[in-house]
Amino acid sequence: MSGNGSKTAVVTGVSSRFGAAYARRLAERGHDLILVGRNEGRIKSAMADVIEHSGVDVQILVADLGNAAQLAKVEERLRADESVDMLVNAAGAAKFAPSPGFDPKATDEQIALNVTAPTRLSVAALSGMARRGRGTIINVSSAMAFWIQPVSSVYSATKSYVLTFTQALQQELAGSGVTIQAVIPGAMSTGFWDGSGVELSTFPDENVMSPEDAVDAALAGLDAGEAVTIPSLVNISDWQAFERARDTLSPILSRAVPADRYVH
Ligand SMILES: NC(=O)C1=CN([C@@H]2O[C@H](COP(=O)(O)OP(=O)(O)OC[C@H]3O[C@@H](n4cnc5c(N)ncnc54)[C@H](OP(=O)(O)O)[C@@H]3O)[C@@H](O)[C@H]2O)C=CC1
Ligand SMILES: CC(=O)[C@H](N)C(=O)O
Repeated sequence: MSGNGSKTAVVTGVSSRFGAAYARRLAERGHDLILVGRNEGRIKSAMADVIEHSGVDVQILVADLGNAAQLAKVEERLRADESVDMLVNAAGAAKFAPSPGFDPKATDEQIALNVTAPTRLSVAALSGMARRGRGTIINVSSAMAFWIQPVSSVYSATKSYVLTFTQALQQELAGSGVTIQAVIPGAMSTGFWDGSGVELSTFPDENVMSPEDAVDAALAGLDAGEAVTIPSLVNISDWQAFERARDTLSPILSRAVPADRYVH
């Protein structure tokens, strides 16, 4: 915890191939690791190669990010540990269902994990990073922030939140030395789909990326200085057109009088 030149990445969701691929790549880049998850055994199993052979320092912080007290424990570590120079908010989950079938507890859990946790962890990490004038936060959104489906209301909304929150932080921290990236993966072959209410097999193979490829693309985007990286998107001009459309719309959404079509 000395901050004496060491660099440490805190990564959530590492018991999945996606979060594990992030942690593995960051270890290869020389980061010590703090791996966050609910189950130490699952983390050790997913990260055995890194723990045993990478040579970097690996610590495991057991926490259910949907539990307020346990989330606070991770926040406290992020605030206290001066060596933390990267946070990857990869943990996330979906329950796909039409809204009348929502289980209130499962809905709350999804919002807590996908929205509250990355928000609180980002803010906790940012205070020290901004003071030190360096650091990186990676927040994982989803193609389903855009590909809104009848069964995806809560999940799509949580992932829209992640993107909007991240883009607002990018504005706030511009020029601070802190890098903040949003990553927007499409469908990936992970355990995400098990019990989600949608089968991965419903997607054609050509629409499903390996989590390792998605992470490598996301890190290439980070290295290239992208604020938003969409591993599957062939033409970056399509994203730029979307952003331009929003920039056009934003300044015309607030006026003293209603638009003519609403005035009779
Ligand atoms: N897979 C896909 O097709 C896509 C996924 N995404 C997003 O990518 C990210 C990674 O998803 P993916 O790895 O595929 O999903 P998985 O379901 O495979 O893994 C989810 C990870 O989150 C962890 N997790 C779940 N609940 C909690 C909790 N309450 N507290 C702490 N950790 C928890 C799990 O750990 P454990 O259960 O061991 O505690 C696991 O490591 C998510 O944010 C997801 O929304 C975006 C686009 C597509
Ligand atoms: C189809 C997808 O992109 C995936 N469900 C996700 O966004 O989480």
